[in-house]
Amino acid sequence: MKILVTDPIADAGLERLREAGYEVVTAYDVEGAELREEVRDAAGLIVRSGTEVTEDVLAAAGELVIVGRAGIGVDNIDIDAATDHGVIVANAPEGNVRAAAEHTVAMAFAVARSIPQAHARLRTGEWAKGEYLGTEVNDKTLGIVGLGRVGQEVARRLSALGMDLVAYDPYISAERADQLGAELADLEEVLDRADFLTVHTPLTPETANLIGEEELRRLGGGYVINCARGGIVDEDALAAAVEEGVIAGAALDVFAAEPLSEDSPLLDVDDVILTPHLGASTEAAQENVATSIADQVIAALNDEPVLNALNAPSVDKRAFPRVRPYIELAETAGRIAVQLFEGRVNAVEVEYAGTIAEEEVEIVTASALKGVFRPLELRVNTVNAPRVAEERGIDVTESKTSQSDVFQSRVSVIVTDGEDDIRVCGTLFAGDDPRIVQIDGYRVDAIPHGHMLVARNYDKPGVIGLIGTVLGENDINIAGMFNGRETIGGEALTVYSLDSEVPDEVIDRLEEDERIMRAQYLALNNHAK
Ligand SMILES: NC(=O)c1ccc[n+]([C@@H]2O[C@H](COP(=O)([O-])OP(=O)(O)OC[C@H]3O[C@@H](n4cnc5c(N)ncnc54)[C@H](O)[C@@H]3O)[C@@H](O)[C@H]2O)c1
Ligand SMILES: O=C(O)[C@H](O)COP(=O)(O)O
Repeated sequence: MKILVTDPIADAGLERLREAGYEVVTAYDVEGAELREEVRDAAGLIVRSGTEVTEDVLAAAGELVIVGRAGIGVDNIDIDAATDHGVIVANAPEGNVRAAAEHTVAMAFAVARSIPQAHARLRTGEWAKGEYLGTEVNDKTLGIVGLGRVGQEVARRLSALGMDLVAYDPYISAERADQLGAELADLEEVLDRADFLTVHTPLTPETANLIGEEELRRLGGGYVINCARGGIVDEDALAAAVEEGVIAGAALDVFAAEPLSEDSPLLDVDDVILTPHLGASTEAAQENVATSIADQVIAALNDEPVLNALNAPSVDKRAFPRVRPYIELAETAGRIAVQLFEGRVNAVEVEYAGTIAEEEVEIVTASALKGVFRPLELRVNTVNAPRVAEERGIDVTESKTSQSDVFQSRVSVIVTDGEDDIRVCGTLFAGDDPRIVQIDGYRVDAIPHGHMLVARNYDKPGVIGLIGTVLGENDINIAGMFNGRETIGGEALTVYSLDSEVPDEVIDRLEEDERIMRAQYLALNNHAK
């Protein structure tokens, strides 16, 4: 069987594959038609960040079982398309974490002490001693955006060097942050307080341009470091902010388009220092990720569990037909719950009542977690769900009771921060017609896909008419509506199933009415937004 390797990985990984009896074909820098031709008969494809694994590539790969990413970031791999083609995607999320953290620390020092600039001057014969007055990290505040594996390692290192830590990460528990000596805060507060800002999130629709012109102004005077992914920090805005002295300097290892174009404005600004995506480039890291991914490719081809599979649910084939309809329902319930919840999630409970409680529901729980973790790049499945939650300090419980209320079966997803919670319940009408039947204690009846508007309002005459009119004026068709209320005239929760998304201006318009406390648009599945 052929394993195609399209980005350089350490020999130790290639050797492991050969020893296991595979034909290893290295074809670095191939793309387009050439890549599609090479991958046609490959059972495994191993990449780093240099290869775009697109729908086209996956469609051409008739024999492909697994795409292995020798590293962390999978933004160059179309995971949805891989899932559609039944191809496992796995990464090596641990092997280069320390290398990335060390590079981040190096970049912090380099930019704060102008090391590359001073070195360059010295090489041209200039002794520019009087021109560089640096900044110490000691006693400064480090703002960390994304307190995952790399963020946590950076936190440990820079805390040991005398920095105070403040972090923004909606998916990490306060306890875990406490253990690191980091205070959790919202992004605005992190920007207000940080002297150095370092980002360690994946690149997702939510994090793209997370740090733009406004955020840089808010940071004011500090340094920005990005050793995570290009595109999280707006490059044009960053170059302008450093040029204009809005911030003191920036250090980047990753870029929106790689290799970095010679025309990039970043190259023209003195206090911006750049490295060509070297965060993972240490001998130890490369050996770690190469052997880890080789082991996983071998496991997949032997039909064994793949440790860091990002899209591979494992199921009992015989029970699967009975469980299957609950999978998407639970994901949607999780997705609704997390979008409506305003706190920081530190526990998720998935509760099964009635006949579904008799089934093996691991995949349904994993699916609920997938919904809750939806904003993360990482796909959660039965293989990785407990670990993802554990790493974030989030407790996951699964409870079962044979008793169900009016429904034969009910699946509830509850997200909580220990004080407040949101519970979203779903059921199947007539055995296979999924519905959301309860949100935050209110009885509702909503289709669990497409577009949803949830309004919290007072049960006063005219409110429903107003919402209908505003949606109508904006050409948003209502497919269904349910008004759940506590008491006549009291608080109510109104749920609209819609045919299209609701722009922010429409939400603002609804919230202008004093009878509407909150209106939220929720995109419920991939096809919805
Ligand atoms: N420069 C390099 O060579 C290099 C090396 C290793 C990793 N990386 C990159 O570093 C990044 C972090 O890697 P990791 O292993 O720590 O990933 P991780 O998944 O362990 O951590 C990412 C963290 O970001 C948080 N997050 C997600 N969306 C967020 C949002 N909108 N706002 C705030 N926080 C959010 C998550 O909750 C998580 O805690 C990735 O982009 C990875 O590709 C780069
Ligand atoms: O996400 C990663 O693992 C790093 O960005 C390293 O990418 P690379 O393997 O292309 O160097």
